[in-house]
Amino acid sequence: MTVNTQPATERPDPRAFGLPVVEQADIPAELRTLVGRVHALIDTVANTTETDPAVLAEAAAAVEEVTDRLAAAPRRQIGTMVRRDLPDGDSEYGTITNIVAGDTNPAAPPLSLVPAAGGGVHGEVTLDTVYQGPPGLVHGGWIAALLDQAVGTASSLATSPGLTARLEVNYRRPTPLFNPLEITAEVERTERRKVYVNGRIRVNGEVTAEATAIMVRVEVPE
Ligand SMILES: CCCCCCCCCCCCCCCC(=O)SCCNC(=O)CCNC(=O)[C@H](O)C(C)(C)COP(=O)(O)OP(=O)(O)OC[C@H]1O[C@@H](n2cnc3c(N)ncnc32)[C@H](O)[C@@H]1OP(=O)(O)O
Repeated sequence: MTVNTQPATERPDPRAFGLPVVEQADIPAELRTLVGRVHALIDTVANTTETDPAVLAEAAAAVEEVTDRLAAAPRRQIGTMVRRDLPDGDSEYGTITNIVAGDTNPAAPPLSLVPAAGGGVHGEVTLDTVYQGPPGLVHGGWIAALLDQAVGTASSLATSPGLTARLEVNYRRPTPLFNPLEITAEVERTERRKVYVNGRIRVNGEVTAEATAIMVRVEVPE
């Protein structure tokens, strides 16, 4: 089964679930720049060795000021989705603040997953110390999160969107920070609403973690 089994036009529109949809192309470039700067801020704060109370207090006040300025605008509705065009001309929906792949989430890596030539999805991401667990290594929970996103996206594109009912992760080798992680996933088979999916993370061609998952497809409201 390939990811193009079901054309985008046959996938449920999130608006059928009462969720607003933003076009990816309509996300302002300046917001993307801001998201990147805030991610850099998270990484910098996590790693700063600055101890001067005046410098730290000034930084906190500056962050509070810009937070208050942005908070003057209404917040997005929870569950806001983004529609993304895929390289093959297809399209997909994702939650705009998704912690793994959300366009507007500064805490997200973010992971961009696209259809793979041989079926399934693939993506590449390099993680900084924001995602550190053991020294120099990616946190195991984040490895599971990356794989969850990959199996969920593979299932959604090949069939229709669902929730993860079961996710089993095998941690084969340590997954390093600051190295490109190649992430792939593909549907193995479907049974009624259940979609059996496999995924893995490779570093320099070697599998560091792999997952098997069951996604249960959500039912579209009439
Ligand atoms: C369109 C708008 C949205 C678009 C969106 C697009 C997003 C596109 C990108 C997605 C990428 C996201 C990737 C992250 C994905 C998460 O992180 S999802 C969040 C984590 N998961 C959850 O919170 C799920 C919590 N669990 C539940 O809500 C419910 O247990 C479930 C999974 C929906 C199933 O409940 P249910 O709908 O009542 O289904 P139920 O009738 O009990 O079972 C259906 C079938 O599944 C089987 N099953 C149920 N649970 C299990 C289980 N744990 N183990 C094995 N089998 C099970 C049943 O045995 C049954 O099998 P059959 O009888 O057909 O053989």
